[in-house]
Amino acid sequence: MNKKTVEDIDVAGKRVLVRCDFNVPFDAEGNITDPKRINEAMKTIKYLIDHKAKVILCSHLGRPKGEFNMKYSLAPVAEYLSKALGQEVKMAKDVVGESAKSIAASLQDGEVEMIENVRFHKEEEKNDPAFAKELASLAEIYVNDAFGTAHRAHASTAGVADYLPAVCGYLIQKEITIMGGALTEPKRPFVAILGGAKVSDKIGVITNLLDKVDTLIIGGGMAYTFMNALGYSIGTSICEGDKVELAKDTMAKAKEKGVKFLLPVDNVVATEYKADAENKVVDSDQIPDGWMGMDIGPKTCELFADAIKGAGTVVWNGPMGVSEWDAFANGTIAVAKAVADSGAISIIGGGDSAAAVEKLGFADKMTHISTGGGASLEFLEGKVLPGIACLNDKD
Ligand SMILES: Nc1ncnc2c1ncn2[C@@H]1O[C@H](COP(=O)(O)OP(=O)(O)O)[C@@H](O)[C@H]1O
Ligand SMILES: O=C(OP(=O)(O)O)[C@H](O)COP(=O)(O)O
Repeated sequence: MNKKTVEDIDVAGKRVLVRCDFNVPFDAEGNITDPKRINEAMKTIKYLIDHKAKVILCSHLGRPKGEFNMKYSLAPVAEYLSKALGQEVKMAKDVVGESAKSIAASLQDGEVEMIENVRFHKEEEKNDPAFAKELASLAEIYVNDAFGTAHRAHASTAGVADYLPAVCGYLIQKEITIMGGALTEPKRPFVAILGGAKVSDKIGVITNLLDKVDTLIIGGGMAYTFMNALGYSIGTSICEGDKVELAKDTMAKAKEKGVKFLLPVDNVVATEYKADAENKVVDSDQIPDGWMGMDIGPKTCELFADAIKGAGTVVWNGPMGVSEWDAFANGTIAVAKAVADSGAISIIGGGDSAAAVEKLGFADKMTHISTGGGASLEFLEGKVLPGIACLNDKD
């Protein structure tokens, strides 16, 4: 990666504004249920503390629609960080107001402030230059480490870089190096596994990866649009009618490029979209009317596992079925197991597939689980991420 990092700039004694993605999930009692994104930001924060920077952390949390709403306050994240760092993280009451400014001005070397949720101002998502300038005025250096939000061109993720020296943190560096490496110099065979609900969400990734992979595996709800394109009856399975032609074109392109293209050969079908719906296994050309595909079947699990077995690199995004429900999670479990056992460089996109891998206990066996759902998808589509493009290039 040719972007400057925290190690390329002298931070000692300087006020450093660090954009993190602290958009973490909470339970009903307000407890953080998955602190992965906070933990992944620690390396950069600790580096800055150790190198005597005055650290000003900022992030969004949820979608508060440009208004102060304490339901989306970052105070619980500051509390979590204070414990994790073993030092106080001084929580400001506002974003660019008196509280944020006076704490920033009083910071000693190695101290840490957290300003409030940047999305409490509607100017944030509009990437308003005046707001970006005001944010920038809190600090002398800008560090972006918010990979999960790097696909957003907002004031705190991109605009602020117009006013300060701008470098990336360790998390962005890690995400880009690992995912970028897989795309540009994959250890072969390179196998991509795509699942999840919709073709329309993943078609950009499919198209970009068709030029790079040796094998493309399609499972999950979106497989039924492809099966429909092959002329199979798919019962009441989810299908995007306006993407059937695109699915045909994609399969033709795969053939042209010599990419092995695998679809489910059997499926767990159910009578309705319910956790405890009556279900059975049928071949892909035998889906009865009134039944919907909810998971890949056992023959498909074997077929996919076989293709994954000898892989050098695996990129996986999207579950193989409705994996939130136990009765339809077997395909996702089988694929997670196959990826874990493959010994391949394994990269899991964020979102539901990352959640499934963590829940199933395979996280330790994967090379990399991205902290960004939307951001990792856009990166795999080959798109330029504004939160990275805005950073200073290495000399
Ligand atoms: N056969 C299916 N029918 C309906 N929904 C499905 C099916 N397979 C997977 N899904 C749904 O797809 C969703 C995940 O898709 P997506 O958001 O694209 O994944 P990711 O977040 O990993 O990118 C889950 O809610 C899952 O229940
Ligand atoms: O959680 C996030 O995205 P993700 O669910 O796609 O990983 C990021 O924090 C971005 O949030 P946003 O989609 O409200 O801009």
